[in-house]
Amino acid sequence: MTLFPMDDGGSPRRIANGAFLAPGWLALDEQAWIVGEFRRWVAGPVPIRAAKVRGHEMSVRTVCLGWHWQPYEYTRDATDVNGARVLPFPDWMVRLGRRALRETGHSDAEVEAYAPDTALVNYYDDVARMGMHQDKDERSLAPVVSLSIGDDCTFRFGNTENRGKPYTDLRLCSGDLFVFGGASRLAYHGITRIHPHTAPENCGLTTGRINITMRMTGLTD
Ligand SMILES: O=C(O)CCC(=O)C(=O)O
Ligand SMILES: [Fe+2]
Repeated sequence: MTLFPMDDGGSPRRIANGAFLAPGWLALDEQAWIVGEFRRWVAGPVPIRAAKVRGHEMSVRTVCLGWHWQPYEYTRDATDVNGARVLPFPDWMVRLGRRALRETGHSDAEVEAYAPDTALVNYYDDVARMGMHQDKDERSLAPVVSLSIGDDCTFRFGNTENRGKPYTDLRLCSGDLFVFGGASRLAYHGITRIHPHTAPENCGLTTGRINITMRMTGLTD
């Protein structure tokens, strides 16, 4: 048993009911290893792309694992890109997701029941943003586990009613873990800006930001 699992990055902070931030949760070598995997994911069979929302390309580019997300549904095949099936959801990510829940104070039952089956992997360049939205295309209300690598961003974490106030602006840095479930699972959230040139050396990325959100779709084939 690890008595002090957060030794490297400090204790997780409770941001709202069901929402937790664990700074520096991923070690630098873990971050760099994940960036290496990211380079493989973007190589296909489904290339990274900017999803189109009502005819407009998002500024963020996304590649998916397990299930492919397109506004506003999950499919196995990337029918809005090239029709290919997305890469499988890796086992190591299931384990990482469970570790994330365990280390943010979730119960053994919640940890054991957590079986993420999709990841949206976003790449933000210096000027990319993400507007306030809810993650609500999943049928399961299991927590979303979010990992950040590369440049810092300002993450706006809001309320479950609307895109406006009250919200909390947080700086997410390379290696940070953010988990939102329970009463916060359907909170609006977004990325208001990227802070260029803030990525730590040796995190694997020299420019931009990667964010991985793993989720449980609640879908079966
Ligand atoms: O980049 C982030 O930290 C958030 C990404 C996000 O909200 C999403 O992919 O739905
Ligand atoms: Fe989201």
